[in-house]
Amino acid sequence: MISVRDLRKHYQVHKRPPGLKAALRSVFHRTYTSVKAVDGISFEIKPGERVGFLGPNGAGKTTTLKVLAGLLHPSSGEVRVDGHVPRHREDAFLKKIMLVMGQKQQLLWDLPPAETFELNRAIYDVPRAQYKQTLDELVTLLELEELIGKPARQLSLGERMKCELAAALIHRPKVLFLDEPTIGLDVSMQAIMRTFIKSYNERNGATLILTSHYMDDVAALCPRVIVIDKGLLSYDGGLDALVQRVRPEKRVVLRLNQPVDVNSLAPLGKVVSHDNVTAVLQVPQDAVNTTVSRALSHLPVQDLTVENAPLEEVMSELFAETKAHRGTVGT
Ligand SMILES: Nc1ncnc2c1ncn2[C@@H]1O[C@H](COP(=O)(O)OP(=O)(O)OP(=O)(O)O)[C@@H](O)[C@H]1O
Repeated sequence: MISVRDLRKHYQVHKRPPGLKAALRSVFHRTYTSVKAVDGISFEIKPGERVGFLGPNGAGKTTTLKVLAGLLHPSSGEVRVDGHVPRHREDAFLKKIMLVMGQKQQLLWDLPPAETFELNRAIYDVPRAQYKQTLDELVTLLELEELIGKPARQLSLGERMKCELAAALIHRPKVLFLDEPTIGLDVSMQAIMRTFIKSYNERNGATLILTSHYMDDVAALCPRVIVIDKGLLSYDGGLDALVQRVRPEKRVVLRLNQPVDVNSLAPLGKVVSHDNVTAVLQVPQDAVNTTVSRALSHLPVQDLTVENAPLEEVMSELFAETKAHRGTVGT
């Protein structure tokens, strides 16, 4: 469905020296530097896959999504989306894809979302009957009934994002590029968006690439992740396998009936955090059983769970690792 081979996107940036004299001189003698936003990445995505595209700020994620959506021309490399070369922006391609950017809006500010939906119907040439069916479905699933008649500018951020997503899906794209779709939303609205995105993927077999700095989005939506850093691919594979590789230790979370001294926790594992009611221990995988049975027999444990390290920690460790030695962590 999506094939990317040795993609590079280098931006030419005008270098403006400091100082008035130098700035004036630069009007006539411009010097440029090259920003290697994407510097040779390759991957394949199958139809219906949900893939998280991760990396620290400035890694090249948005640039890649824009290339895939045909908004930017690659400097070199080959890109195909369902057989199309995105930069040609053929009608058939545009009808299949959608790029949703959490920080940009496509709803017309002074008009109710219902009118943007109608406009998109006309732009994408969606047959009336299909439009009505899609719209009814979106209105029900995203609970838009009360919202679509109000001017977009009167909607809250979360309400607007729901309508943005609906507007993006009027033509039922087969490929969705979601760039930070839950940015700035409260936790319950983030969960609503995630559930909806997943059900859209499952109902329509749509292929989905998502960037997000919220690891809950990634954990809920993306069995596979592609990690890039400074324009280079540093991991492509299962999310679980990534966690296993970067942080093979487990967390044993103890809820306590009464406070315990840190000295009685230390022999059971590395104490990550500890207060009057909770203690979190980090232990190697093969020591989990021993730690659990010792905790249950020696401590006033009310409840106990075994978890992976939080994804945020796994990611920051991976980014730090990549920075330290630009090696490969997997693929
Ligand atoms: N139009 C542009 N001109 C020059 N440089 C750019 C342009 N757009 C992006 N860049 C640079 O390219 C690099 C990659 O940017 P990009 O927006 O793709 O990163 P990102 O991974 O999406 O980051 P974030 O998580 O912060 O959104 C950055 O160094 C950025 O400053």
